[in-house]
Parts: sequence; structure tokens; C-alpha cells
Amino acid sequence: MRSVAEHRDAVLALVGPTPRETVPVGSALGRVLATDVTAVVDLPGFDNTAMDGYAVRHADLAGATEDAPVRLPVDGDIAAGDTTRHVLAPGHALRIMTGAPLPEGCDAVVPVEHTDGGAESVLVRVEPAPGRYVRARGEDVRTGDVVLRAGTALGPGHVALAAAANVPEVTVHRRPRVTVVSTGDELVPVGSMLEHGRIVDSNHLMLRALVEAAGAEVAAGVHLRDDADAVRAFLAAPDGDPDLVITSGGVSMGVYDTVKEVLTEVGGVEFVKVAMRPGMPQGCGVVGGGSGPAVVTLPGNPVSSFASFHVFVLPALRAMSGLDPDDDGSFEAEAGASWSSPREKVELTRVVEEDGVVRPSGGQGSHVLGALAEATAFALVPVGVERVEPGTRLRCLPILGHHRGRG
Ligand SMILES: Nc1nc2c(c(=O)[nH]1)N[C@H]1C(S)=C(S)[C@@H](COP(=O)(O)OP(=O)(O)OC[C@H]3O[C@@H](n4cnc5c(N)ncnc54)[C@H](O)[C@@H]3O)O[C@H]1N2
Ligand code: MOO
Repeated sequence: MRSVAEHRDAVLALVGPTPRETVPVGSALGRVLATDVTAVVDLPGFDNTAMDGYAVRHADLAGATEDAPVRLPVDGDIAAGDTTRHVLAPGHALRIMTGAPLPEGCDAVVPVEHTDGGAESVLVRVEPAPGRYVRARGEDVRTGDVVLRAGTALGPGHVALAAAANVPEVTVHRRPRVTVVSTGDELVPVGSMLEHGRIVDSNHLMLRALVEAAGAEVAAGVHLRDDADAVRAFLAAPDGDPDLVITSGGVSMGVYDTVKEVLTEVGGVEFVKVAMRPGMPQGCGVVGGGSGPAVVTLPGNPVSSFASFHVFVLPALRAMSGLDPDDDGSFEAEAGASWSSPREKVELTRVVEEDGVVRPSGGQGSHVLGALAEATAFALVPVGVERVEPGTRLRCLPILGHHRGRG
């Protein structure tokens, strides 16, 4: 049997970073930078005030206190957005609003709360330190600074920084395009009348959701019957012009396991047993061994498919997106219960993690979706362990959509 690490490497060997594209910074959330982002302006772009109040020269207010306030004439207002280059006359004040440019000659700001708020003249009750409430030009970022590095997955804060640095477009990796294929005669679309023996094609929607949650794009969604001609026709021209095809089902030992049958005939895809539970039957390769898209065949059992996606497809999507496939958010936690595990396989136990402690979320059969939906992570019980005891330290892989634990 192939180890989990070996199969993961085999899948990773099939893919590389997607081509670059330029997108407006406002549409770049979740995208991965392909090049560094350099500031086009200083931040702040000009000296400005952090408070609503009065622009002053600190020396004009020497000794000012509650008991000995100092009065200064007010020469006018400076609002945020005022483009006039104001000059502060010695011994005078200008009323100024947060974010407005400081007038020339000003070296401190007095918040309105420390004054009588006057419009013609102002009574000031404090002596400001030089530079008080002044936000200096370039104190945050200098023109030409690299503000974001290639490889950064852009979050809202990154978008804010690039936008403030007046960078209208960023160069990112194209989202990986994934065609999702479910196979099986028993499958019908959600909402259908369910005849005896028929089930909803839940893997289809599950895999689409996983692709999207991973930041990739669903290029197309296809359902194939257990019919060799239909599978052949699909493989000859996969819908959606994808970078990657993922299939679910039809890869085990059944006589209608058509995906395996046809891919074996076409060549280029290797079918293996991987030492993990769930998710033992796996396959990956390039259809026909040629220039077609990479294919990863996932087992049909819903939990097996879901787990296999996390362990094999997610690292590939990360690598395609320009991210480090190893940076998977995994964390260590302590078992809060005891459970058994197959000695010769990695067990991916569906767990709920709370304060660094993990407990199985319920039944662990590869068809049990209730416990899967509740789970926040997979606890990876290593080969060689037959029983997890309370207190055992376990590596855990967060389930997409859940935050990492605090173990
Ligand atoms: N004799 C053997 N039988 C099986 C073996 C084995 O080694 N020898 N392996 C078992 C394991 S482990 C798994 S996992 C499954 C994998 O089977 P397939 O990938 O061929 O999947 P199917 O047979 O098509 O379906 C399995 C199961 O999952 C349901 N299914 C399939 N597709 C969907 C879908 N899109 N949405 C919801 N549910 C789906 C399907 O109805 C079956 O119940 O094989 C074991 N058998
Ligand atoms: O190992 Mo299969 O992939 O769960 O039932």
C-alpha cells in the first residue's frame, strides 16, 4: 500500500502554479500575489492631524494649564480634503479636522476637548508636546517600499494597504479551474423524487463547495452514468477547459466501477490503495499520459471523498494558487476520549476541537455525513497506533471553513 505522503507527492507532481493575471485591487480578495506590491505614495501622504482640534506651534502655549489657559486668535478652518497649502502665523491657531493637512509652521495639535472650542479665538488649557497628534508623512510607508510580498493570500487588510498605497491593480495567480465529476447510476439531483435504490448526488455539491472554499473555481460540473462510452467521451474533451479534474466514485472493485475501467484503458492514471481510512482507493495522473488536465480520482463514499479532498486535492490547489502546499493550518491537539484505529493505516478521525482538545464528532463510517458536518477537523492517527487514549497528542487538519484550533 502507498503511504499518504507518497500519494500526496504523486498528486503534487502533476500540478504547478497557474499563469498570472492582473486584477483590480478591489476584486483581489482571496487571491495570491504573483509579484510584490510596491507603494506608489508615502503613507500618510502628507503631515496631518490625528484629532479634531487646533493646529498650533507648541512654543506659543508654553506653560498653558487648566488654571493658566492661553488664548490664541483663530485664523480659520482646515477640513479634511482641503487642498490649500495653509500657513500658521506665529502666535495664532487654525481650527483643524481629523485627517486634514497640517498648515506650514504647525508642530502640534490640541484636541478640541482641551479648549473652549472657540471659532474666532481659542482658550487652550494644555501645553502640547512637540509633534503631539501629528501623523507624519511617510511614517507608515515610504514610496517604493514593498508593502506586500509575492505569495501573500490577500485578506481585507492587504487589500486596504494596497489601495491606500494607491496601487490600482495587482498581479495574482489565476484561480485553479476544477471540473467536478460525479459518477454512478444511482445518483439523482437534489430535490428529485427518490425511487428505491436512488440517492442524491451529494458529492457533486460537496466537491463544488470544497473547491470554492479552497479559493478555486468550478470550471464545470458533470454527472456521468456508469457507462464506458460516456466516460470516454468526457475524457476526450473534459468540460470547462480545466486545470484539474476531480472525480468521485467508480474506482473500487465493483463491476460497474467505470472510471477506473476506462482510465486504465486510456492510460496515464495510476490506481492505488493508500494506507488511510477513510479514503483507501485513490488514483491520479494525466489522462492518456499526454497534455490533458491532471486527474485525481476520489472514492465515492461521501466521507472518503471529503477526507481525500483535504489530504490530496487541497495541497494541489494551494500549489496551483501559488501557496505553499505544506502550509495547511494543521495543529497539534490532545485527545479528549479514547477510540480505536487501524494499525496499518492513518485514521482520519472526524473530531470537534475545543481549547486544544479533540473528541470524535460521532459515527465514523465512510457514509456518515451527520458526524462529518459537525466535525471541525480531522485528527490524524498515525500508522502503528491501535488505540488513541485520552491525552494522546495528535496532529489535526482543519476542515475547510473552520478555523484552526488553539492547541
Ligand atoms: N470488494 C471491495 N469493495 C470495496 C472496497 C474494496 O477494497 N473491496 N473498498 C471500499 C472502499 S474503502 C470505498 S471508499 C469504496 C469506494 O468505492 P468507489 O469509489 O468505487 O465508489 P462507488 O462504488 O461508486 O460508491 C461508493 C458509495 O458511495 C456512494 N456515492 C458514490 N457517489 C456518490 C455521490 N456523488 N454522492 C453521494 N454518494 C455517492 C455510493 O452510492 C456508494 O454507497 O468502495 C468500497 N468497496
Ligand atoms: O476507505 Mo473507504 O475510502 O472509506 O470506505
